[in-house]
Order: sequence, then structure tokens, then C-alpha cells
Amino acid sequence: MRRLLIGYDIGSSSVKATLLDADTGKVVASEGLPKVEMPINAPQKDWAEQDPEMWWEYIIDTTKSIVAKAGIKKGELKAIGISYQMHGLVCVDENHEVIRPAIIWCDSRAVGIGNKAFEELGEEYCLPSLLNSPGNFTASKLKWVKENEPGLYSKIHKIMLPGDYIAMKLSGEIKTSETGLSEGIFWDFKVNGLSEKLLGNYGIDKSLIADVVPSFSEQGKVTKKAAEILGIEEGVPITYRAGDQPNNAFSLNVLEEGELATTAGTSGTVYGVSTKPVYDPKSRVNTFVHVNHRQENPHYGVLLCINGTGILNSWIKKLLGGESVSYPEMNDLAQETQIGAEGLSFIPFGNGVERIMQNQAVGAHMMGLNLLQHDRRHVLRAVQEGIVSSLKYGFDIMKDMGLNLNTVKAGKANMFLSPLFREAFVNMNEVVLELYDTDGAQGAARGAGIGAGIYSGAEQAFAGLEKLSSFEPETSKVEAYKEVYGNWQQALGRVI
Ligand SMILES: Nc1ncnc2c1ncn2[C@@H]1O[C@H](COP(=O)(O)OP(=O)(O)O)[C@@H](O)[C@H]1O
Ligand SMILES: O=C(CO)[C@@H](O)[C@H](O)COP(=O)(O)O
Repeated sequence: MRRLLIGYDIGSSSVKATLLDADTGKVVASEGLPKVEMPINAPQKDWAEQDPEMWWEYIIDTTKSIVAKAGIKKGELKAIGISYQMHGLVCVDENHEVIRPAIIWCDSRAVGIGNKAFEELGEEYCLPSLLNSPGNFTASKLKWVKENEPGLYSKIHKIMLPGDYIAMKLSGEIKTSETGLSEGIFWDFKVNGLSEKLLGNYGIDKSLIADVVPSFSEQGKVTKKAAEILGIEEGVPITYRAGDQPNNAFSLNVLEEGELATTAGTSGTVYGVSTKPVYDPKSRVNTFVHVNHRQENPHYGVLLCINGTGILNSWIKKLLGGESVSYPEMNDLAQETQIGAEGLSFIPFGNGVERIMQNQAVGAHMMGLNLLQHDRRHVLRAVQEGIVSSLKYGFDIMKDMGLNLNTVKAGKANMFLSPLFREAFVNMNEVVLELYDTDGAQGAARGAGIGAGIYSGAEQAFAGLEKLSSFEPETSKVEAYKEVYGNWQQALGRVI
């Protein structure tokens, strides 16, 4: 009998589900839905909301699809793992019903609240204890609801991160994790528990926060009701959960100091592991609990995030006709132009405030446009080069924090499917890029295998992980991309 694991990845643009054979380490079936990116609603400028029920609907549809493709037999499905878009706020009442749309990671409404708390608590508390400014993360979003929607706030039974919500829908149990609380800036690293000071400053009652379960552990079992809806067996345990960036790192077996992972989905990130509680004094790059963190054996995830990454590429796709043009076609068009897009630069910061810009709403800008010279091919290249330039800007901050940035691992997914994007990434950052045949959903399935005790640890879990290729910087291109970055910095200088 097969031993199967499901991994879910609740992204901002789609939900992916992967069914992994635990013994071969290979994918049996996978699905990503919807096929066109999910909506992100902006009822006001710089707000960003999604309906948690929409995520659940796609969990149902993707599960049904992989179950149908694989023909799962009774007893074969052993465990479920969950990866999710980070820093969101989901509020439920006593009946476990959602009481307002989720305020998601790229929503900027709480920046002022986080800045005020940083001032009041002082950097001498925030930086060594929270490793961040409270910023625009989950705790600040909850404070926003308290201040602006007191009627709704009084109805909140528990708050959750997006993955905690999906786990609740599966198991009926409301739990969270240390990684989750750290990504919400609820976690005090010095006391290894909830930050009483931040909760006190925000006037948030501790009872709103769910109990903590370890990332790799049994965290509840699929209820009869959920099992019937999904078409799987009742009682399957949920044994892994993590935010999508620690999970992306885990998916690539990035668990130890000096190792690095990257991704370029709706957002673009570089994630490094450190055994020391390093932080950026300006919180442009953030430090959270990594999935393998233990108080006695600490592992911190240092995360650079650019909000305006794949979302800019998908925005351009919509402008070019949406369904009538594909991403591979856009990549081909971009490659018809020379490095530098003949002087056209793109500042990609149009998806809310950017952390590397100290939470300023810089906006997206196209600079150096010449109507007689440039066409859509240049725009497509400038978009990809502009995104990589913004990652380079963050890379330099990470270097200043003492991170060793030599080799970076990525899954063959999202913008890393673009040869141009990979070339620009490698040569602008002067790093080796290793591309693996994996993604977040596959990683979450492997995590479930560890949490269920099917794998003794990472070595077994990653036995089936295949490296597809490796890309190295080329001297002539490094020089050309230096110029691209120089132009991009000048363009940025004109808008900040
Ligand atoms: N072949 C491709 N080439 C370049 N970019 C792509 C390609 N396919 C997808 N993308 C980009 O990847 C993004 C989606 O990535 P994904 O990891 O699924 O996002 P999320 O996890 O945020 O839902 C899209 O917005 C798109 O810009
Ligand atoms: O805010 C962050 C990381 O800090 C984002 O990376 C979100 O976690 C959303 O991820 P994607 O939808 O782009 O995968």
C-alpha cells in the first residue's frame, strides 16, 4: 500500500495541492487553482483583503482534483502539511465563523500603528526582543481592527494566520505555531513566548491568540465533515504548518546557517538562515522563527521580501490582453531586447508599502520611456530587471547584516521559470543559483512526512529532491547588469 502525503500552499494568487508518495519522494498528482490569479481586493488605497472562504473553496477543488488523479485508496493518505501566505489576519467568532475579510500581508493600513508602537516601546526593546519593528505585521493589523472596527473586534474569539485558518477548517481546532506568532510580531525571542509588552501596548487580550503547536507535530485530525467535503478519509492528521517563506526554504532543504532560498511569486523573497538573533536596525529585512528553531538550538529565518514581484508581471500580462498572452510568450518577447532594455527602468513597488523602503509607499514607476524607441518587449524586460534590481537592493542590506550570500536555491516555479529572470538574478547579485524540481506544496508534503514520523528527519525527507540545474555569473553579463542596477538606482533616487 502506498503512503501518501498532501501538501497545500495557500499563495496570494492561487492554492496549490500536491500529493507525494512518501516512499519514493516523488509527486503522484498536483493541482493549482484558480488558473487565473485570485483577486486581491483593495476597498481603499493600499489596503489588501481576501476572503478566507475563497482559500477554503480552492482547497476543496484542488483536493478533489488530486484525489481523482491519483485514485487514493482507504488507508493510503497518512498526513497533511500546510504552507500559507504570511502575516495575514483572519478573525473568527465563537462559532469559528469568519467575521471580516482577511487583511493580508501586503495591506499597508497598519504602518502608522506599528511605527507608533516602535517609538513607544523603544528600539532597545523591539530590536533585541522582537527582532523587528512591529511594522505592518499581524499584531498591528489586529490593533487597527480594535481601533477602527470596535464592534467587530468585540466579537473576535480567536485570530489566526491564513494557514491556521485552513487547519481549523480541516480539523475544527484553532492552533498556531511559533513561526506564525513570530511572523505576526507577537513573539518575544528573549522570553521565548508571547510579547506581553506589545500586547499590553496594543491592549490586545492574550485570550485572542491560539495555543501553539510545534511546526512538525500532530496538530489535529481531519473531521468527518471536512473529510466528506474534500473526498478524503476522516482522521488524517495535520502534521506540519509554516508560512510560505520559511516553507520555501524548508522545501529546498535550507535549514542551516549560510544556506539561502529564494522565490518570486506574487512577492519576491530571499531567505537566509542564521543561528544568531541578527536583525536589521531599520527592519527593512525581517527576522522570524525558522521551522527548525528550538530555544536550545536556535535557527532564525532572515527574510527579504519585495511585495511587487510576480504581481507586477501579472499586471503587465493583464494589460497585454490577459488570457491571450502566456508568461512563456512574455519571457520570449522580453528576451528579444538587449540587457538594460535600452535605458528603460521599472521600479516595482506598486503593491503596498515596501519593507526595504522602510514601509514607504513608493509606488510603481516606469522611467526613461522613449516613445520612438521602446515597445512592449522593452517593458517586459524592464519589469523583470526592475524586480531583480529591487532584490539586489535587499541583498545588499542582508550582506550588511553579515549573511553570506554565495549560493541561493530556488524551486522551478513562478518567475524563476523565466530564463531572463534567472540570468538577471545570477549576474546582478553575483551568486550561484541552484534550481530544484520542487515548490511550496511539495515541501509542505515533505514537512507533513516529518511531522507524522514517516521520515526521521530532513535527510530522509529530501531523498527524492532533484537538482535540475545550476547557473553561475558570467563576467561580461555581470558588468552589463551592474550598469542596469546603476540606472535602476538612479531611477529610484528620482522617486524617493
Ligand atoms: N512562466 C513564467 N514566467 C515568468 N513568470 C511567471 C511564469 N509563471 C508564473 N509566473 C509568475 O509567478 C507568479 C505566481 O507565482 P506563485 O508562486 O504561484 O504565486 P503565489 O504563491 O503568490 O500565489 C505570477 O504572478 C507570475 O507573474
Ligand atoms: O509577506 C511575505 C513574506 O514576508 C510574502 O512572501 C507573503 O508570504 C506572500 O507570499 P506569496 O503569495 O508571494 O507566495
